[in-house]
Amino acid sequence: MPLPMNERIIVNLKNLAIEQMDHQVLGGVSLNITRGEFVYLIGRTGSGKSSLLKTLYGALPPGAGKGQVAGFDLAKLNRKTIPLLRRKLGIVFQDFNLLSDRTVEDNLRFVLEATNWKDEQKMRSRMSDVLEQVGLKGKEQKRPHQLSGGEQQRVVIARALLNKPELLIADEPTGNLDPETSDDILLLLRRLAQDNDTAVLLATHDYRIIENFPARIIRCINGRVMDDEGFKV
Ligand SMILES: Nc1ncnc2c1ncn2[C@@H]1O[C@H](COP(=O)(O)OP(=O)(O)OP(=O)(O)O)[C@@H](O)[C@H]1O
Repeated sequence: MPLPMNERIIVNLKNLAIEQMDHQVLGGVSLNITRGEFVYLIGRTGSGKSSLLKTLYGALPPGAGKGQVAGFDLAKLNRKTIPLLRRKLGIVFQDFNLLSDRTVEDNLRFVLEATNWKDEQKMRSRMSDVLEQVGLKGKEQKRPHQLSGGEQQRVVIARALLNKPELLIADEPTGNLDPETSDDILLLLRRLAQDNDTAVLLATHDYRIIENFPARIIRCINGRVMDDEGFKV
């Protein structure tokens, strides 16, 4: 049964300030993102994209205003609740951040063990599911250096999917990839958003992928966040 609309809202910011070391990077940010929605976050270097994303995953405390992500109040996050919030999120960066001395399977296992999975059977089945979703079945025993850049990014996406995130946050996920591989990754993320009802918030400088895969766009500009039509969100 579909969730009622208010339960589908995964990011809910009201007049929130985004700060770095007491310096305001973005002010008055009001933003709603719902489950299954695909949203681009754009803006020039230094405009505040990464700071906004970091605030959403609890790596940067917010300033004044209100903000909720996956039901967690950002102003009240603490050492105990941050890991609980992170379990509802998948995070994908430009540099793949894989453990280079471990196989694909062990990179995934590392996250499952860190998030308290215990049952070997269930772990195996979940790893197999996510590798299937990203098209990497058969690569379980490869190490990162034996994979292409696109394949490594797929492992990172598979890793981000392990705990069935409600929101996938991707900071320049195609930054190190050639155009064709970037398109493949975008296609994959678009499909995952649809199939898993996961919201995707993707920060990028890559206007080519936005043209190829149009979706809602929000923009950091002059200390504000604006929507597609140029209105403050
Ligand atoms: N760790 C930090 N400490 C203090 N100030 C920071 C820190 N990280 C970023 N800033 C400042 O916050 C502002 C926004 O930076 P941010 O990294 O969010 O921008 P961005 O839009 O993600 O840029 P890019 O596209 O280059 O990644 C910049 O003025 C930057 O200098």
